Amino acid sequence: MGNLKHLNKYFYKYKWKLLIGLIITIAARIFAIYYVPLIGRSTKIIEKYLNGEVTDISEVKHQLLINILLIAGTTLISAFFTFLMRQTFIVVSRHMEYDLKNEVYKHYQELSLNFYKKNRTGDLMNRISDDVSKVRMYLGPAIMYSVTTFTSTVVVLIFMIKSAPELTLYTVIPLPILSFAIYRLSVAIHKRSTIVQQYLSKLNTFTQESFSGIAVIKSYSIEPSTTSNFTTLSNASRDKNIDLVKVQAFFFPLMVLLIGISNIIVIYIGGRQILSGQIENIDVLVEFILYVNMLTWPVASIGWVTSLVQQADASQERINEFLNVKPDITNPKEEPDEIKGNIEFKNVSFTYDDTNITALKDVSFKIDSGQTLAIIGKTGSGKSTILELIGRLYDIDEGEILIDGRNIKKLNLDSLRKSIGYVPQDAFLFSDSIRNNINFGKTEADEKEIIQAAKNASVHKNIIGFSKGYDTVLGERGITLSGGQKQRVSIARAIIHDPEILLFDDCLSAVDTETEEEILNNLFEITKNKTTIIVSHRVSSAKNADKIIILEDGKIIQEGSHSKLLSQSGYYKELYAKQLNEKEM
Ligand SMILES: Nc1ncnc2c1ncn2[C@@H]1O[C@H](COP(=O)(O)OP(=O)(O)OP(=O)(O)O)[C@@H](O)[C@H]1O
Repeated sequence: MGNLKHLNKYFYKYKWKLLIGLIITIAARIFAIYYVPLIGRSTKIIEKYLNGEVTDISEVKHQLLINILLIAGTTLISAFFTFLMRQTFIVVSRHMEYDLKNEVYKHYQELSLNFYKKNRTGDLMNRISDDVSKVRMYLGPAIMYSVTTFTSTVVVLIFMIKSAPELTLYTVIPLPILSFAIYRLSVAIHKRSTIVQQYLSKLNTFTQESFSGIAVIKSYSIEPSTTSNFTTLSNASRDKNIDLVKVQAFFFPLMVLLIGISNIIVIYIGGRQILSGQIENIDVLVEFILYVNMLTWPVASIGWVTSLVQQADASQERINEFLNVKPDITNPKEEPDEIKGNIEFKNVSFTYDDTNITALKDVSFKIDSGQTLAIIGKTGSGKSTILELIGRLYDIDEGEILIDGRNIKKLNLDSLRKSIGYVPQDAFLFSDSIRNNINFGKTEADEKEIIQAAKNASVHKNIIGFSKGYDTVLGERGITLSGGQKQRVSIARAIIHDPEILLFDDCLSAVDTETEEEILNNLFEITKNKTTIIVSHRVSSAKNADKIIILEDGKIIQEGSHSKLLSQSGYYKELYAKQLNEKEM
């Protein structure tokens, strides 16, 4: 149960509301029980009339009417308090669920990329949705039913003992058995419903993937085999659902059986006690049958609540596991730093944790603010890694990365990242309007700035070609941009906030050479007093850079200006010749 301790802070936060809930629950339970002695009293009046102890029928009617009114009144008050009870406990649990979700989400955001590499997105999503929902069952229903059970049991037992102590003892004997049986049943139901959930998410993933990849499925004409895979999965899911229903079907019969046993005990033992004169009147039996029925649900809920708490504990353990992960990359200081953009790598080596691949080996270079560096090299040679290290998406193992002469680990992380405009290799756009995708980099940007950024990225003409222009929605519900358009929207997003450092990771690969030329010309103006690094496979993107470095297998094998590199034999010269040939063909 230790894992749930994490939630105590939320109980503390909502302590006054919970206290009010507690008082309301006690009131609701006390009013709920009052109808039992009133029914007992009514039975007694009728019994007396039948015995001839009371002969005036109008007096009997009058007494019965008063009892009926009292029963209606107390039941209404109890119903009102029960309504308030749910309003307090369940509403508070929803607030706590919201707080916990925000806490988990905020923590996820602080964690570094390494964490996301090690854990699957589906798992992250499950913990923030399914697991938090299970924890809410502890925060809300479990707490509410515990309080109800406790107050109901205490109140009912007081009334029972007051009226017939020995009979009380016999009557409550089956109740712990009921509680235990419901607990075992709830555990079995939970196990099976977890399996049902797993199958459901398998089915969801399968259908989602097949609809997303419908073009591939159709072009390979594999609809029959996908349908048969779906049927197999769907049959398995149906069988698991039937397994669950079988166990669930025991729930109410079990409750009815145990209530029945308690009622039989009341009638048998109570009846004998009446005959032996131990109990004076029949109204006690009537009251006891009602008490037993009132106790059944609270007692059954002990078992149910125990299983809820166990599930919540297991879920909270999974949530805590991630909440306890410390971000590898943290902000070293609060005060912001001014960043000019001089970048220096000093003997930098870097190995990715998860793959153990040493992506950079003893890399050193320097680039001053306002200059452009181009990085060229074969695929997998470490080009993207250099850009990721500048943004501190990973921290290095050996060497030093300096910005304006200061180690980047000592710079304010927020200032560092805000000073960078990064265009990743796979342009990622959100399912939102084009406008919001561009001003993502500067939320307060006005229309003019957005259009200017789009013009500089040579995508403005494409955007105004769409019927909704900048309001065109992208993604699943909207339009799909071509690879080149995506890259250019992503460039507009990076340049709009006018950063000191611009990092372009092979982001012109999907545009034709003419558009590449146009963008490079525009960028030439924008990047005049900025530090720019362009990663590319094309000499055309690199030739105007102040400096070019050639990477191979994580090492710099050549460096210099375009003309210098062309004057020596090596990778760059060969690449140039090859690409020149391709252009001429
Ligand atoms: N996030 C990662 N986790 C583990 N290994 C990685 C990761 N990113 C890259 N690598 C590995 O590091 C090496 C360098 O990759 P990097 O992406 O820097 O190369 P690149 O030169 O940019 O390649 P490309 O031109 O194909 O984009 C590769 O062997 C790659 O498999």
